Amino acid sequence: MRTPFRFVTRSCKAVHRLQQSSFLSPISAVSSHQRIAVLRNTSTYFCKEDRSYYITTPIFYVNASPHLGHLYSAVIADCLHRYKLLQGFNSKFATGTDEHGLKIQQAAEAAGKDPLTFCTDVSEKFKHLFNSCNISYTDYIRTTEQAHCQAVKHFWSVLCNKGLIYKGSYEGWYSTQDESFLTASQVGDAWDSSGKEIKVSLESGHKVEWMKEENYMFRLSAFRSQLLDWLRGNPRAIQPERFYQAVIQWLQEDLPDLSVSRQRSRLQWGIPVPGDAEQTIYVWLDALVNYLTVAGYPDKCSQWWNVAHHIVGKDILKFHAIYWPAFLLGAGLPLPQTIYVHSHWTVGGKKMSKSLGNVVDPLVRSQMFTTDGMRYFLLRQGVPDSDCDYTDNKVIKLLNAELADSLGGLLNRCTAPALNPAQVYPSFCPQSLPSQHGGRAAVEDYHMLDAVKNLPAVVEQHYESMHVYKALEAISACVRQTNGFVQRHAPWKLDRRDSKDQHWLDTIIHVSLECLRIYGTLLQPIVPEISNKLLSRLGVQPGERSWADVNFLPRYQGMDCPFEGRALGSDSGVLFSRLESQNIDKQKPKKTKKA
Ligand SMILES: Nc1ncnc2c1ncn2[C@@H]1O[C@H](COP(=O)(O)OP(=O)(O)OP(=O)(O)O)[C@@H](O)[C@H]1O
Repeated sequence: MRTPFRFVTRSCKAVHRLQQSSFLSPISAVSSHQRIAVLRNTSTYFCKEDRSYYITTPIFYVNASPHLGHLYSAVIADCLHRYKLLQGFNSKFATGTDEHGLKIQQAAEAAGKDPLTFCTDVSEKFKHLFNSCNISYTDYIRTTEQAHCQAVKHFWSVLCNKGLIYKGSYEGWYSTQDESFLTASQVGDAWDSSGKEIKVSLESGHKVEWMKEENYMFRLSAFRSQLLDWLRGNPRAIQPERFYQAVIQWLQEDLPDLSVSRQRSRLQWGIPVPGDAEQTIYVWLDALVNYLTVAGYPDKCSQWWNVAHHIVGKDILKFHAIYWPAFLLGAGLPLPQTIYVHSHWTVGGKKMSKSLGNVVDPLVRSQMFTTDGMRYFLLRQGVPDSDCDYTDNKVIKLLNAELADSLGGLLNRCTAPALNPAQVYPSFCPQSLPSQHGGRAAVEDYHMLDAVKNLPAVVEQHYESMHVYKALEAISACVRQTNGFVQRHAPWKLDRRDSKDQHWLDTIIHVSLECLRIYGTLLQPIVPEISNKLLSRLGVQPGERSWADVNFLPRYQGMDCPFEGRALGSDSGVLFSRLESQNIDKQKPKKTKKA
């Protein structure tokens, strides 16, 4: 059953090894078949038979406006989607809003709106944010849509017909804030603002209440061993590893049956249980089915459902890694390929959250730092394994150092009319930079060439495991090396009247532009606007920007370079303007708005 995804990863490693062994050796040492693989430098060569890929964000609960954490999930998914498209995959990318449940019923009441109008207003805010930040979703689902309600009812009936849902009585702790049922061991004591003793969820800190009502139960307990088998047989199904281990641990604890409905008298804002107008389907069962609805369930969904990958915050891991796979097993459907989990953005050490109100407005920030700036920051600083504290100063420091000074400075230097008066991609001179060490090159230059040559494979490996920050770390290190290369040889000091100097100067600029072309191509999933500007400035056409085109410095390997002699693009504007903290302070809203 699985998949082009894994197959690709293995194949890429093979290509990578081949590249490593062949880059500094004569190209004739490899067979013609291998050579095609090396030249194409891409995994797409190997995965012709099935190129579908389906990626989802969580659908976002519309009890309040979006914050930076929501944008973070969307940017990660967008990055993977764009990366898959670059690799030639037919990628589907779904996001949207989760609109049923008690929290929304209460929030709509508090806002004096009917629930659907309330949901539409907030859903539009999410959509607006995503459109403003270049989140290139292919599907935007709302759980209040007819097609989704039909899919949920169908899914429910399938579980019911298989005897997996029974009428029972639920008695236990429930957190409305988390829309979650908790066992006694997951609950602790706390005090509310008036000093009254309350019970809270140990995980989220949200208040819980004792609930006793008759409703429908799902036979979750029957799936424990199947879930364990699935995970043990697929150690990369949940990434990063620490979250995989957490789920294995949970599965070894108590796994009681799960209440999957609420009495309609308590919860009206939801999908009614088919055949029982007194009960409403549990909001999480309703919400999780959205992934199937987008894939075309119940009619034809196998093209997409067989290649599904979820991005989720760690707060909703249990729902995605235990409840959802158990529902799917119950319904006889394949399990998702991967659940990529990320940690949280915090403010002053506390999780940024709508209910706490300590939110950072992502629209305001992307106006202050640009959309690409914000995307770069989130993916460069966000580490899936651990929480990260947000401050504006961190953003300014990082973007100035890496986008404005390092990457922007390199482009600026190498395309400046003083160094490149003809405004072309200059020629490469093999005598100035021979493949055997020598000429005018230093040992460090060869290290840099190796690093940049290997970079696509390194980046690919990190994109595949959702360690985007590591990919950016690697790119950033290469950009620094290229700046070092230019600095070391100071092309501005060379004498153009001397033909040897002129050839060497052209070679330095050619190599640097080749490095920039690789960086621009690899950065497209992260900063699409900056990459477009950079590649256009280099004269790289839209049809020359795919993963298959990252063939670094072909002239060094004795091959033709399609860019040599080509005119540079005319937009010589600054790639990324430095951010000044005084100006930023003026733009900042006086108070962070409570969502
Ligand atoms: N602080 C955060 N950092 C990173 N991602 C977040 C953060 N908050 C929310 N998300 C993302 O949004 C998803 C849904 O979060 P949710 O709508 O529950 O937001 P929330 O602010 O935690 O809301 P609430 O306070 O009402 O629980 C999470 O699973 C995660 O993917």
